Amino acid sequence: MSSLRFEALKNINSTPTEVATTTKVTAIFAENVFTHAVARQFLADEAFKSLQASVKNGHKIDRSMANQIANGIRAWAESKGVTHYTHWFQPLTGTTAEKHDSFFTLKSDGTPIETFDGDALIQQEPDASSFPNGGLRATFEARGYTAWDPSSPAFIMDIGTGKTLCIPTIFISYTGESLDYKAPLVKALEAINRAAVDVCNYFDKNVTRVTPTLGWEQEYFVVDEGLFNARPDLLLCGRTVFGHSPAKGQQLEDHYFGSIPERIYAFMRDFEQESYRLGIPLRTRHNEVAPAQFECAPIFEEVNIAVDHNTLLMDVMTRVAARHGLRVLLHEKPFAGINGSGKHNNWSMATDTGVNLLAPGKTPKTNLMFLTFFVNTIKAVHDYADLLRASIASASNDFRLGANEAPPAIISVFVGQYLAKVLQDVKERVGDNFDEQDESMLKMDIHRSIPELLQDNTDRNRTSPFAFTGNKFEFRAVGSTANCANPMTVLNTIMAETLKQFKKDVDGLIEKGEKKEIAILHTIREYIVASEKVCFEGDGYSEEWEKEAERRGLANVKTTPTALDAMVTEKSLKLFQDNNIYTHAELEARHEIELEKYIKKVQIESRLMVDLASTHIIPAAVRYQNTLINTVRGLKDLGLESTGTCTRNLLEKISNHINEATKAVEAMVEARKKCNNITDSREKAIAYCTEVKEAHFDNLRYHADKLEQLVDDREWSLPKYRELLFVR
Ligand SMILES: NC(=O)CC[C@H](N)C(=O)O
Repeated sequence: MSSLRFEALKNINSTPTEVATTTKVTAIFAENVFTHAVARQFLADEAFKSLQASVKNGHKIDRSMANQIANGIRAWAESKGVTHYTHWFQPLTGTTAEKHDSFFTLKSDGTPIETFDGDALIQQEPDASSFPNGGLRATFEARGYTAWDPSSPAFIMDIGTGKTLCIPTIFISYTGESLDYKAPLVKALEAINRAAVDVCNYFDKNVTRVTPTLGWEQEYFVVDEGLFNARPDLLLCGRTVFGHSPAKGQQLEDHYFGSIPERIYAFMRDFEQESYRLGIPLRTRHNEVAPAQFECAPIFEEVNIAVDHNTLLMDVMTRVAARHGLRVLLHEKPFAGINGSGKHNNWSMATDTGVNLLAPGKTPKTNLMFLTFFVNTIKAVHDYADLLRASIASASNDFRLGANEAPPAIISVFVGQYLAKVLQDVKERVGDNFDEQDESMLKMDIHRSIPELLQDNTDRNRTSPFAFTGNKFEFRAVGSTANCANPMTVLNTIMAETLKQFKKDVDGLIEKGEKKEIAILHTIREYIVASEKVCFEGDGYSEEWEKEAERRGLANVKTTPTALDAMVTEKSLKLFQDNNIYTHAELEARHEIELEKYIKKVQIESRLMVDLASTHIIPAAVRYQNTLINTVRGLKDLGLESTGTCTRNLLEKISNHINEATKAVEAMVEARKKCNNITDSREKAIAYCTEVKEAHFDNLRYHADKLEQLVDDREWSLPKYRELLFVR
């Protein structure tokens, strides 16, 4: 008898864990963050000004000030009972990394002291060789260092037993190659700032800084910890590789926006509190579509901070869940047959004059500025759709994209009916003889459409991977486990490049004697025409769209190994090099890392499937098979052979599935052996995708899941879907 599953079911404690909540969020918000106000209190004037200047301009901290700043940060941290500090960074493993050091040290004469000097604040040296580097190590110096990024404030992590001061850093090799998600992101944000300011200055000379903003939405599942631990697949892969659909799944749609189950509600309040302390401005919480699926989302922030807050939140949620005997599943598709989880990235750009560049303006002039940025975004997505696709590619997101619940792998833009009409108007009316009078009439007409658009911001298309939602674009294809930094690096870089080109094109027309606004409208028109084919207003889940997209020549790359090709095309190498984001070597290294990650993930899942099938599923089926054999024999002995037909049929079915599952296991092991002999990473990743995953995963699962339906429940050792999804 399988004990772990039944033990786990018996031990489920549905009583919510008590959470001490404060009445007002403002009372605790950012209390564990070295904010502007805290800096003012703990730093002398000179040090404070130096820190503020670095935050504002993204410059390195003045070394002479570093000691003073470090001292101030330590004094603050110690006042909160902190004894250790760490450089907190985001290597390409996909998780966050930290190595704690104590403030405590011994002077040369043995006197114990507590210290944190400027050097320790600014730079540390973790062992770069143990993090993914995609071959950069072979050609360059192996060492790497973390460098403080003052634009993201220091914070104290005090969940669990210890309290640690965390200094957000970027991670780079000694020769300057970036080894993390943050370094390129910071560069991309600088690139878009420069390009966008130049374009803004056509409309408003006062704009001196443009900061992209991000509001992410985090979807996740929650399951009981005991049940989780009894599922080796959840434990090792974050998703179930087997499991028959329960009789009730999400068909009644009774979970979405329903009342939040008490035990989960306690967990939510708890992780929200911890998030508030860390300055993560969470606003919303609700049940998502699938049973046991939920979502939370903060107020939007500057991209850099929003990215840190999202990675931090994933860590906080995981830690807090343990207090409630729960486990958070961040995987894009933990359960087959029901919805998966996304991390929709709501993106826009804000000026230092307080304008959201993707919000329709109040005057015809500001509307033209809005239209400029709006159309440039569409053009950027059109020109670099392959890179956006690559930026969200992962083994886990492959299970979600195109599964009729999340956007397909075809990248398209949804603009909504009013803006579609505006684009059509510009296209039709800006012709060769377009003069000043036409221009002012068109601007007025566009202006008149805007109030309708504002009312229309609920006109959302949830089937589009990249949808305009009234004052921002929602990049919906991003997966729930992803670090937003990668898609944000790509999006902001392609936007920077497109805006730079736009400026060149407009300036070119102005030099030829065209009036500025007419030159802008001509260029906008040209961009609308050039990128039309990427706009799609219909149902992105439908088969017709797949066909239509193919007719339009839009790519539909369904799996990661080939989606990643876009990273290293001539066009991509040039784009990232020109904008100072990645060198060729860095991009090639990243490509290699992503391929390796893919191979390893599929390999781990495949091994796990073999392990579970061989040691859990087949043995349970064989035990039950033996029981049935004895029954048939017994009936025969009693001369009741004819009444044994049904049992015999059942026996045959079970034997057949055992047989097929065993064959599938053997075939998968053989396929893996062949793949492991391939040396080229791309070829190996493709082989793992087609020869291991596509050829065997579903087939083995089919027989295993059939057995789950036939075998005596008491023999089944793995918690079933109905238990994982409904028992809490
Ligand atoms: N209601 C929703 O927005 C569902 C989104 C879906 N879970 C996704 O993966 O993107």
